[in-house]
Amino acid sequence: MGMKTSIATVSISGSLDAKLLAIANAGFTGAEIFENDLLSSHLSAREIAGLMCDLGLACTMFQPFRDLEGLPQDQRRRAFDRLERKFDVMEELGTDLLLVCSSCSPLASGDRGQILADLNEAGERAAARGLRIGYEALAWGKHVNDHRDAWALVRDVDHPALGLVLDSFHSLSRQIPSSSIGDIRPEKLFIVQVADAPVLDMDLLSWSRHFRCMPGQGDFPLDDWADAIRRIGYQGYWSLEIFNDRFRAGSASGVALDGYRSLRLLEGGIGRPSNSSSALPPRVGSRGVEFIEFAASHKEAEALGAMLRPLGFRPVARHRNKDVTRWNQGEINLVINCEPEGLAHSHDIVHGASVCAIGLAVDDVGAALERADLMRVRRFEQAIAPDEWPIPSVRGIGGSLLYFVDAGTRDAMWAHEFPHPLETSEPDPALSRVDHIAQTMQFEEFLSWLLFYVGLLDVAKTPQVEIADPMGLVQSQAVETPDGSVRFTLNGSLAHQSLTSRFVHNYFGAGVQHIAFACTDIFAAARAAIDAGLPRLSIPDNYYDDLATRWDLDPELIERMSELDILYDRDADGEYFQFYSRAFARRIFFELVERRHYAGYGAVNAPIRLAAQAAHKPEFLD
Ligand SMILES: O=C(O)c1ccc(O)c(O)c1
Ligand SMILES: [Mg+2]
Repeated sequence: MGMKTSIATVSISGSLDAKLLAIANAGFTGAEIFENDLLSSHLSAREIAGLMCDLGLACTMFQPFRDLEGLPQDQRRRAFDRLERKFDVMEELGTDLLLVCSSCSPLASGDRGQILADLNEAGERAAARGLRIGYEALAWGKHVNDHRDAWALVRDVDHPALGLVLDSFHSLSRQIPSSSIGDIRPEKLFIVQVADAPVLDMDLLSWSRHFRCMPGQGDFPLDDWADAIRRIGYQGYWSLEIFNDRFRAGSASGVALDGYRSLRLLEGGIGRPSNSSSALPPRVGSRGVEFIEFAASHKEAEALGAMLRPLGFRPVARHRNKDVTRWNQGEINLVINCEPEGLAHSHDIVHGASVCAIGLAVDDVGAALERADLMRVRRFEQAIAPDEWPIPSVRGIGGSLLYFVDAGTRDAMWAHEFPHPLETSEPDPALSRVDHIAQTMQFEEFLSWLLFYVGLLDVAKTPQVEIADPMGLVQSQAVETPDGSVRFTLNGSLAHQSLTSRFVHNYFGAGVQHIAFACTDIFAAARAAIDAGLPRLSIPDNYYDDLATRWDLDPELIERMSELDILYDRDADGEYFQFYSRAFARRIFFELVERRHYAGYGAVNAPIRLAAQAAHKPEFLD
């Protein structure tokens, strides 16, 4: 495989031996040993080297060494003594590369002559022991804080044992143009460290120490940065270095797997269908949501049906062998699975009636599975009868499944799998398609599922928003295909009493909290649903009074929205109308949306909706 992968032990939680095991299991071939992990380990450096050897991991670097260059005489002598002691450790660890960060010492001089002399001295000493030094410009370094300056120093020292370390965080947090990487000679680029980060307006040190994340999870232009590095002919390790409190609180194996996925994503291009220079299977292009499958007992299925009917759905057919019913309207297929065995049943037992699977229509099922394998997304296989249509699937959020349905043969699939007709669907459906699926999860897993989607599917993420719930804050972000045919919104909250957290708690895990259906006349659709007995979410009059002050809207339109409890938003391009049902089984609810060239999800209305749901709390959730 192309890119050589490594990760710094600081990125992972747990003890050093547990970290290394997780790193090796995730598929990395190298790891940087972070000094603090060594200091806090009961293993000697030699034992660590032995463990890494057993695990098939190369020790790619030992780091960091701080405050070497530019010091006054006394401190300088001590710094070089310390350097020799660290060389001893490196020999035992079995690595020849030491990362030296640019100095942050208040005593450090910016005198270029002295810095050159000190770096040369470090190169000499390293060479004498058969070792190498990689010099990294910390974004907050006292005098050297730009990789262009660090490179100029390394170039001018011109010592074979002294090279450069590039770290995407330090360069991209300062918006240093990646074109400047073109000046670096590849044999002097000793290692490349990779991190993404959300764009935040804060001091560089705190940003770096707490908010780094995996490539694909943040906002940095990493594709251009990585391209510039590839273009100079760099052949060495790409090593993740992710300082993040959330990851350190997470599971070692989960974070390591995410790290591996993120490097494979970077290798093929984060924001591109596929990197022309890589032969990796590209991210899966999907055409739309082909079906949403609910697991339910018969009693729950009846209650669910009682909610789907007013929305205009009809049970159109039964499965050829199984206790499974297909409900339909427009392009929307909802499958209700009441089988007494299998994954759907287990799902129902754990979570209660809920979404256990989502089927995506894709052009090439085989390529989709190859991409899943590349991302180490687990396939799911369940025995099917010989006469059943095989639909491959992988594991998604909260143990649910993501099916890949061949877009070319989907009509044949439905006809084959559901040959027993029930009712006919409405000739003039009010709802046309699935607009988005909202999934709720623990805050700690949010970034992981974000990476799951952007790594597996050809989707882009929208900017992250924070939404005020009456009982806390909710973090929300969407991933969507370029044509908007598939949209997932992800929600996570740290506040224990927020509806989001209560959902995760009551549901025993992450899952689908609401489904939004698109329609072209929301007033007619909402009216029909209400008339047919759909319990709706009631929106306060104050909301509509405020609407009148915010936008230049026809009072008669506001009156109609108020009457039907329809919410409104507007962006630069268009308008958005939303209507909510009450929750089914105190768990999942439905939304109708009408988009008029509007791109978002009505984030301004989310606090109103959440407050309205919280008002129903005794019924909505325990
Ligand atoms: O935050 C730091 O101190 C630190 C240390 C070592 C690194 O490689 C780095 O990028 C940052
Ligand atoms: Mg670094």
